[in-house]
Amino acid sequence: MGMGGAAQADEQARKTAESLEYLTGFGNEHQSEAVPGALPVGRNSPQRAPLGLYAEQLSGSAFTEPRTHNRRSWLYRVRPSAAHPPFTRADNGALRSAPFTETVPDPNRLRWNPLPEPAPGTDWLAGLWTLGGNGDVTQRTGMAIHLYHANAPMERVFSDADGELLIVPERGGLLLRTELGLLAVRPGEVALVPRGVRFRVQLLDGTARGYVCENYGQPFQLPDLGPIGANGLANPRDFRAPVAAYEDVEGPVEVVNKYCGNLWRATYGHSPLDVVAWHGNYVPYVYDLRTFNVIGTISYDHPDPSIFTVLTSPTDTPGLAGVDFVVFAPRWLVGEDTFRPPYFHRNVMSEYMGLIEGAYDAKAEGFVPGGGSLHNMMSAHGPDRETFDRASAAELEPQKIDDGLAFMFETRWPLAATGQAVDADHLQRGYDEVWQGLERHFRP
Ligand SMILES: O=C(O)Cc1cc(O)ccc1O
Ligand SMILES: [Fe+2]
Repeated sequence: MGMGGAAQADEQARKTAESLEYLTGFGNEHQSEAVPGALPVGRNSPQRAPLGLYAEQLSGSAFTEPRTHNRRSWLYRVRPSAAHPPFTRADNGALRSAPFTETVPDPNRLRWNPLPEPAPGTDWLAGLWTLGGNGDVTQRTGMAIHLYHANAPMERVFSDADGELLIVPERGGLLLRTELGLLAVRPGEVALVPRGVRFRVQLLDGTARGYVCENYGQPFQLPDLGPIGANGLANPRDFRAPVAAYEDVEGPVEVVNKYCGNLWRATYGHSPLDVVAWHGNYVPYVYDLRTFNVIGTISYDHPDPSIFTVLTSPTDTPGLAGVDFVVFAPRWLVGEDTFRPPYFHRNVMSEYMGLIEGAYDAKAEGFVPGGGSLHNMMSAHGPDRETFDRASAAELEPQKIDDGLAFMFETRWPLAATGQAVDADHLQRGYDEVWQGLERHFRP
């Protein structure tokens, strides 16, 4: 596709994104049909599915998992997914997968600037660049951190058998055309695409940049609220799922499948985004981080950032997340006699942080939108010197933090960076210096 064609595709994607309808609610049993009568009534698998469609179940959990964790959707499609030619290996590009063995986990604090400009014609999939991760794709444990920088619409279709994708745009909106329908996701919003769901990404603003957490483990769920009560943090009704929409395309379509760490490709004779109706609870979502109900202290001390958890991927050990997705959203700080920014700390969990816009209250400079920091297991970090000095002397009036949107992928296992991440020109050299000059104030 020439540049004119790409611009036209963006324009068409923008128009489509403006008028999307959604279903609401996280974890609900949703149902939707793009053509009236396409959804069977009273059974999942009638002898002949309506309108000549094929019925197919997509299982995101084992058949036998407890009902609270059981996720599946029934898809009614023009052709069954089974109707495809053999996959052959494709170039992995800058995508890497667990186990991450190119480097050893590093106790040093690391920080990156944003990804450089991609070559012209880089679609979202080609624009993915892996920073690091942990776990093992074949064990379905752990996670990978990717960044993307793209400037062309995807014509091919992608699915990730290795994990669920949490997409965090930082610059430029995306239109996700998924098997279950269309989602628009803009900076400040996040999208969640379940493992194995096929989709392609069009660009709403010509170029796009952002972050992806590829979660190999249990699907993200809303955290329990404990004493917070029945409401708060990310409210289930703010998650939006698509309505059914299908492509009726006969002709060659390239389909790329990420499978146990490698990309595989096949040329289908039709678009596999051909689901005319569906029902179930295994669905993609979009969520606006600005709707997060932020809870914090109204007395003293800086609470732990677990109160900012949007979504959590639990492991077999209660309380130990494979990955938590945490957002630092606009909020009031009112703590009395309190050092208000994030405290100095060492954490058994490993923390990757990114910035969607503005600034972050623990770092006066150097942590920039599109960049990221990695504070691995037990590595000492916290406010930089400038932030420490300012916050120690600040007048403690109620203060609104509304100039930034930062997030964290926090995981129970140490993260190993990829070779390309530690060799990158955009790795900041000398990050340690932000904690230099924290002077001795001890006066016994
Ligand atoms: O390191 C960070 O900035 C993330 C973080 C924020 C916070 O408010 C408390 C602890 C923590 O790890
Ligand atoms: Fe931290």
